[in-house]
Amino acid sequence: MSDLLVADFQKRFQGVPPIHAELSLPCNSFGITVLFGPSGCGKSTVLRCLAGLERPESGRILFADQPWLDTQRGICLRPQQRDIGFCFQQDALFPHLNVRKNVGFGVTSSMPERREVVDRALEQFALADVGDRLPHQLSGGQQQRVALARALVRRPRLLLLDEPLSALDANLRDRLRPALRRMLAGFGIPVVMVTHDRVEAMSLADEIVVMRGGRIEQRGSVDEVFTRPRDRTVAQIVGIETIETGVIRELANGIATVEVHGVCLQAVSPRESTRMVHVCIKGEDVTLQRGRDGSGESAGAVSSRNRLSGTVTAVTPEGPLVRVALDCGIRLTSLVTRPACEELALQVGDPVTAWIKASAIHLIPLPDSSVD
Ligand SMILES: Nc1ncnc2c1ncn2[C@@H]1O[C@H](COP(=O)(O)OP(=O)(O)OP(=O)(O)O)[C@@H](O)[C@H]1O
Repeated sequence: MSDLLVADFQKRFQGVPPIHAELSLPCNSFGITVLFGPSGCGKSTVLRCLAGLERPESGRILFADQPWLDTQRGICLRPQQRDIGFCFQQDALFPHLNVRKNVGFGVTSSMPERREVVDRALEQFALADVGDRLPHQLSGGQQQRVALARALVRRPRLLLLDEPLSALDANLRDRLRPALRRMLAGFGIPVVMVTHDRVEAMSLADEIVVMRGGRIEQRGSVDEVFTRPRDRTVAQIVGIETIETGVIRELANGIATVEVHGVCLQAVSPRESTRMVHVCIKGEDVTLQRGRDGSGESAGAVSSRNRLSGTVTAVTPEGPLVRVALDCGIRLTSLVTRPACEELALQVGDPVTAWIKASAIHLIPLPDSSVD
């Protein structure tokens, strides 16, 4: 018997490109697959088709060999026949039912151990102390946990989550994220989750599926997708801060010297033989030092191949990080922690040295017809 969920289907809506999903993931163990991409790319539609809330025009969904959808054979199981738990943005809690009753709502009365099951779920989601409260007496994080507990209490075989943390404020989201992964892991079932939040995708996913315009552009581990995007489109979708076009001037000992706007960078050579490349540099890989001489003793400085002198052009706080824009002959962005930024006392116009390891610069080959 297969232990995979295999989906390959197309869903059409008038006026938008067809939404085509091609997925395969283990169905008997815990793992979070994140559908990631810009608004309107089709993430929620894929989730709703998996849930059985939308009916694709063509294709198949097999869960451990059981057909949930097979348009050629006229099969399309109803949501309740698929044995899934879902938690969608619009699913509100029942306002007149307390936490215990909300959680227990999904448990059929034929389940003899009903009370026990609900008690265990309240325990697992740290809700035991608020079991008698009504939803409006709960914090946002508690409400979110009740919704999750309700989705999981019937022991579904698959959990579908649509933007599970989006209704929460940034602080609470930061605190709940690691807990969410821990709690979900305890259930040992696969999770397919939609988000357009990069931090959420990076911190929760085992596998990322990047979508755009109804199509899957790339899928892989967090590291593969966020560090080595397949092409410029994926690099843009995953929010890589610096994407420039460059020309490889030299290849030696596995290191490529790439020229970008007259500035030479050293990067690990691409596998393909090419001259033109997109040069991708993530903000967290750009280390900063005050002043232009770069003579400090920081660890980044010792092992980094690229040392660029420049000037700070903008300093923008972003939650626990600060986004520092630089002009180093090429435009760069560095993401530094708030304490690090305070220590460096960076202000617009300040001279800085930026350090980047060769291994942190990802080169995406371009067709050589674009050589000048
Ligand atoms: N019931 C529907 N009828 C017509 N068009 C729809 C319907 N549902 C979705 N669409 C369209 O299909 C496209 C994909 O929508 P979907 O909600 O799947 O995107 P999404 O990636 O989840 O977006 P968001 O992140 O904004 O929620 C959009 O262009 C949307 O307008």
